[in-house]
Amino acid sequence: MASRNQNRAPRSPFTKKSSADEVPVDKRRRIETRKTDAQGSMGRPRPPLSVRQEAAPTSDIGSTEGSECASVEFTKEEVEALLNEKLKVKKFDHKGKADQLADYTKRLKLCIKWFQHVEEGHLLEEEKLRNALSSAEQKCTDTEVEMKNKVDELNAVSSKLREDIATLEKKVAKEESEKLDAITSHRREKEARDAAEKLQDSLSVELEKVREEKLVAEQRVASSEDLYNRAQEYNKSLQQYNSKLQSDLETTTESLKRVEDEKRTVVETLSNSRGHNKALQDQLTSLKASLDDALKQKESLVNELKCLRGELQQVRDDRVRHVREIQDLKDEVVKYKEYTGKSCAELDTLTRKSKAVEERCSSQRMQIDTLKHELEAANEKLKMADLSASETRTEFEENKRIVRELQDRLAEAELQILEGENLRKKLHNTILELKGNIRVFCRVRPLLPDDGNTTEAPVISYPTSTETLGRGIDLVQSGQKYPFTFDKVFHHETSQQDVFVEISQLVQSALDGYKVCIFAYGQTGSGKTYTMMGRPDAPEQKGLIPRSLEQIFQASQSLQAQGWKYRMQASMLEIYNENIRDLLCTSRSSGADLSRTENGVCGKQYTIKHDANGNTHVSDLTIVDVCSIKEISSLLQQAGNSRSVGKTQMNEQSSRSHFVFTLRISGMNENTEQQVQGVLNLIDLAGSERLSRSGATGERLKETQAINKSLSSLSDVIFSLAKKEDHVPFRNSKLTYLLQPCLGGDSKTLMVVNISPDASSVGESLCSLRFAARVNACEIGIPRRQTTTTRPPSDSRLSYG
Ligand SMILES: Nc1ncnc2c1ncn2[C@@H]1O[C@H](COP(=O)(O)OP(=O)(O)OP(=O)(O)O)[C@@H](O)[C@H]1O
Repeated sequence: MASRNQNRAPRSPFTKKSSADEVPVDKRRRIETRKTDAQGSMGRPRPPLSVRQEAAPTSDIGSTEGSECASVEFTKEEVEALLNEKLKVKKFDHKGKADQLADYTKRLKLCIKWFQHVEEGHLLEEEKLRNALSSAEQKCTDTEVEMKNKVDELNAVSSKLREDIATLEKKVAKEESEKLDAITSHRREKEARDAAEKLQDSLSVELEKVREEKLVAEQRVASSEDLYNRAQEYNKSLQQYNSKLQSDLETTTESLKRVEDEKRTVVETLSNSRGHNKALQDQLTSLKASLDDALKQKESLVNELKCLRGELQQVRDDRVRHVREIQDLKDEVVKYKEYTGKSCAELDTLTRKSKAVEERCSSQRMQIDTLKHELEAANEKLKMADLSASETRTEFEENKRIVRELQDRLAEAELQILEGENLRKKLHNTILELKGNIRVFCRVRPLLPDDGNTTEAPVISYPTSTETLGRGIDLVQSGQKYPFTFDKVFHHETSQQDVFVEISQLVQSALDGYKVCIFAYGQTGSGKTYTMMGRPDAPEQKGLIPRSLEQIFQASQSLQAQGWKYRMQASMLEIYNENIRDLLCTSRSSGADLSRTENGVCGKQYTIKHDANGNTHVSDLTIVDVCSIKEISSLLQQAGNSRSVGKTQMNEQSSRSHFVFTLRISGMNENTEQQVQGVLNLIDLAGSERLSRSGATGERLKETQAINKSLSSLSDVIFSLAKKEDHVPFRNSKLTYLLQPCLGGDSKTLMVVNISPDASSVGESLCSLRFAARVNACEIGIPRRQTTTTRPPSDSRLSYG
């Protein structure tokens, strides 16, 4: 900007208000004079003065010089009149001449002081503007950083909360499933318990029955045992009776034997007595009586014996009967025993069964107890789960509320971010507009081994004054120094990254929805292709095109968080001798396709059209949707191959043609439905060459003429746009017509003028710098609010060297 201010006409403080009132403020004018040769000592374009003097009497000027310089003003005409003033004195009137000269000198001094004063004001104002600009930039960066931090913070909080919600939801789901499991197990347990209770009841009934049966069986066993005991006792008593009877029988038999012995003795005695009968008659009678008695006794004894025998027989019968009875009883006992054994076995089984049943019952009781415990525990758990579920539910509700609140805050923050983003866009755009919608950078490449004699004095130097530091470049041709000032000057050691840093803001503008054109201009071999494409094999030597595209993709990805979705479409073409060539056309396969025709190559028309929305359409041009830098790299490779095919087959066409890379960016914000349509044009212009130097004839001459025509057409277009002329000569060249919607208005244009530092190219370098200075003098589309009092007055006219 300062470069432009430097070239602007100083403006009288008195004319500020009136000019600001009268003139439409957006109509910026620039004055540039290139009276380089004519105004000798300055050796650089000198701006014409546009001054108006307030009615201060000439005679008073000398006396009130110091104080008046601030109030006295000069118009351009007055200054010119002052400069052109001739002394009107008689030939030998030296005094008069001296007076007039003194007066003239005073007025000149006054004019110079006024000029210096105005310039100081301008410098102060420039300083202020710079400060304001840097503070605005600082503010903008701070806001950006703050917004970024806020976004990061909120993103972190929201992701954490999302995670919390997810874990809580999982917890709730888990607890609910646990609760359901507990309910089902509880139900199952209840059913099992009911079944067990039923089984227990039936078993109790059965047990009761079995007990009764057992009792009956026990009673029967007892009675059987009693019977058996009694039978045994009876048997014993029978046996005792039997043995008694036997002993009786034995004693009876013994007594019978004794009786028989006695009888024998008696018989013997009788026989003895018979003899003795007589004598014994008496004795006999007595004996007879005793015999009778004995007989009677014998008879009673026989009777007794008979009775005893009958009794014995009876006893014997009784015994047999008893034996039989015993046998029966024994059988019965055996039977009973069998029966009792059976009953015992049955009883045992029943007891075992009952024991087993009892065991089962007890185990089931235990099971029931455990189940009861479990049920209680499950109930407890259920209660706890219910409690924790309700707690979780409340927690969940609370979290939901917090999430809602956070979402609201997030939405608010997003809105703020969006507003911040819009503000950033506005500020960014304002900064760029303040810097100028058309800017020119100059880049000097290092000396190359092919550049020839390097011992000569350098033709390029960089002024070190604070005003032009980093922005000025001096070129020496035939001892004559030509100073130029641009928005930025990159010396031969500047890296690709340093250059990119300066243009990256423009790339951001393309994403923000502006149309951006970045040109590399310069003579053949001055480093245009190096600047735009760089060396693909060395990452640090990547040019502006790959770096810009990387930035676009990175920025578009980071803007996704704010709801932005981008669609990128790339096309690459070449304009050679006013013919368009599609570099992404895959159908071009043979050399015949490359032949230059009136209407282009590949037999296609490539007609350029512009629609009402300010979009350019080139019929039949290949447009590729791109999503990543990788895709772009392969397209660039493809285009590079197409260009090198053209180069070998068409007389180094690639350095004699304009290379235009176009990236159309369509952005849409899902949250706000905001839409942006940006275009980024990255152009490697054909190498400029002076006709006189080219020494070309025929095809080469035609090429050079076509290049010069399109390049001068480009600067003409920029000038016409700057002057807001009705007729802008877009159609004068295919390049300008192609870029029509991207030039002027809100669009941003940056020209990098590449300079070769070798002495043999100094003429071309001077041409390039003059061309660039011509473009640099233009400024398009600054909005009204940005006008400052340092703008040229409405009636100033642009003039170009
Ligand atoms: N800044 C630089 N640093 C190092 N080497 C450079 C630089 N600029 C240019 N060169 C080298 O200078 C040579 C010419 O550069 P380049 O091909 O980019 O010129 P050009 O202007 O594109 O030429 P043409 O118009 O013929 O296409 C190349 O070898 C390139 O590598």
